[in-house]
Amino acid sequence: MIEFEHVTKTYAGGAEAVRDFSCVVPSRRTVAFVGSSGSGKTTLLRMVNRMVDPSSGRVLIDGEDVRERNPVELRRSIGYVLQHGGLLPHRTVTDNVATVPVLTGTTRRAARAAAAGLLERVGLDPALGDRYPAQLSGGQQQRVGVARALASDPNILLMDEPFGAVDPIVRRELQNELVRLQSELGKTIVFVTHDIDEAFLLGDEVVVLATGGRIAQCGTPAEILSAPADDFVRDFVGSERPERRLHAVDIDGRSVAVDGNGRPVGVLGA
Ligand SMILES: Nc1ncnc2c1ncn2[C@@H]1O[C@H](COP(=O)(O)OP(=O)(O)OP(=O)(O)O)[C@@H](O)[C@H]1O
Repeated sequence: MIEFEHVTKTYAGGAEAVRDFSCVVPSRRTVAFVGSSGSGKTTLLRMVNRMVDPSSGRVLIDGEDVRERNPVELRRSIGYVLQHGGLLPHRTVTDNVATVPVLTGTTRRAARAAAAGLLERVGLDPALGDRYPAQLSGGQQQRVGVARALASDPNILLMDEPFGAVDPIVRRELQNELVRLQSELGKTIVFVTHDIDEAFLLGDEVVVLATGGRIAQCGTPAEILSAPADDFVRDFVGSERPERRLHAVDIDGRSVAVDGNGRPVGVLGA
């Protein structure tokens, strides 16, 4: 479980990126932070692995203040996936995936063997392991980024616009893969995006952020869609768009919220 407790971040120069933000990310759940550019999403994400320390407030992982943790060890224990993969260009795919396990004491041979399994797990042919990142498509590079983040078997995955730089079709594939992976792995995921559809698809809970890291609304996709907190959220989620028209259908005795395209967005009740 990750807890943000009244965190504020003012950068040098006076820019207040986040103000008094509190939120709980339950274990084994995906929470999506969604908001427009500059709403503080990346700042919040980086507080978890101490790439940014809050100016005030605390971030706790399983009850422990991250500031008590050595930043390097903390970062190695948390998976981190970035928009552009962040792969090391002069290392093969296998070596990219094996880097952190080797740094934390796994033998090179064991780490490379595990890397092959991880590539398969994210839907890649392990034969791609001998290539360099530039020899892969954007979507394949992002999959390698996910495999690398999973390599140390972290409980927590931080994902910062991981699918932001790929075309819409590949993006959809990667989103579906992540849903599948998460159902198998049950990680605690913080997922940052500016795409509300992606947030609704992937998030068990969604935090809609306004400027300055202010929470405009936090809830399940169904809660936000069916009862947007204010005009800002209504505009942001596009509640007025016809394809968003929510209705409830009965599936096996459960009331499920379905959008205008017939896509389930959440369970409303038994
Ligand atoms: N290192 C920094 N120094 C000064 N200001 C910063 C720094 N990093 C971020 N900011 C400012 O803090 C605010 C929030 O930035 P942040 O990157 O967290 O937002 P974001 O929601 O992730 O945006 P985007 O979607 O564009 O990545 C912005 O106004 C940004 O200019």
